[in-house]
Amino acid sequence: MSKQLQIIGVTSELGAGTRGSSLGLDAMQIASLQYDRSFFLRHPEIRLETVNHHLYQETDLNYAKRLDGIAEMYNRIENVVNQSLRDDQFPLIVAGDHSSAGGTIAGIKKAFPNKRLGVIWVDAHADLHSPYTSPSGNVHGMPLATAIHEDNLECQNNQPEQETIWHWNEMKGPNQRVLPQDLVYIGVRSTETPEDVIMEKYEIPNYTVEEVREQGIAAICKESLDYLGDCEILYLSFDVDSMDPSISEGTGTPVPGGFNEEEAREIVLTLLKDPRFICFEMVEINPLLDKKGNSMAETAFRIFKPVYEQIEAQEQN
Ligand SMILES: NC(=[NH2+])NCCC[C@H](N)C(=O)O
Repeated sequence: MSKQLQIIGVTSELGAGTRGSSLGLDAMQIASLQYDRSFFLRHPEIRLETVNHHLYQETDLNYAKRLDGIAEMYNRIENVVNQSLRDDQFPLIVAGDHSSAGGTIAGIKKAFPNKRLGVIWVDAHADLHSPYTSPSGNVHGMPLATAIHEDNLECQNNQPEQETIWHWNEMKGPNQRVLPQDLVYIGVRSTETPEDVIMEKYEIPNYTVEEVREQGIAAICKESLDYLGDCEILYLSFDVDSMDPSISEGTGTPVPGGFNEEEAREIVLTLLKDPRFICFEMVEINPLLDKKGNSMAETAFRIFKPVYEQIEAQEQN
């Protein structure tokens, strides 16, 4: 069955602790001029309206900053992803900060409430905090906790405000959208104890950069996809900070010891050959933090374009 591909721009950055990731899609579009000038003419994106004006005000929610605005974005993302999937499209999301992915997962489950959803998260971070455990209050560290419906109260460090708890519960929704055993990490190398506790408790696999290099990308991808063998549909979330800061520091929370560009591209392309994938997301490109011109967005485009073209070719077959 062939699907139309739809690029969705979520230029929201409320979940990050530094400013500028809302400019990531624009920076990628500027990068495209060097490599394929008419790419975004041939594949125009739809852009969600954002609420980034929340940044003009101080946030009074300390343990999940600007959660009111982020909850609003979650709803918008959920609705657009749901609609795209119901229209038989393949959504490719380019988002600012990674909190968006919680909304994406909500949208996928809205479209396919009865299908078992597996998630592969290529990232330097586990993004499993809740407002009760977050060390920073930055909501881009929390999207997977909403997806697996996890407050992690046994590791509670914070006393979130009532308003935070209200929005948080709305964002989690009534049910788990992803089972913790249906989650695989690739490249995670910066976590805090509350996240380690959840990863150990549910034995969530994390293929480190070293393991990927030792065992080879094909083997790791196969193992990840086999592990998710009971899942009927899959979602791939790609944070550019899974790559090494030597590529570029144009991302909010760079962590040394990441993948190089070729490895990242091969991982993503190898995984996406599995026809169970119905959605792809790329996040955290921040041109304001880039010390090498527009290098991060250029790298991101050199990954995004082949991803788009591979999915398009697969859908035509
Ligand atoms: N999507 C990201 N870049 N997440 C970074 C999270 C960093 C840290 N674990 C925190 O919660 O603050």
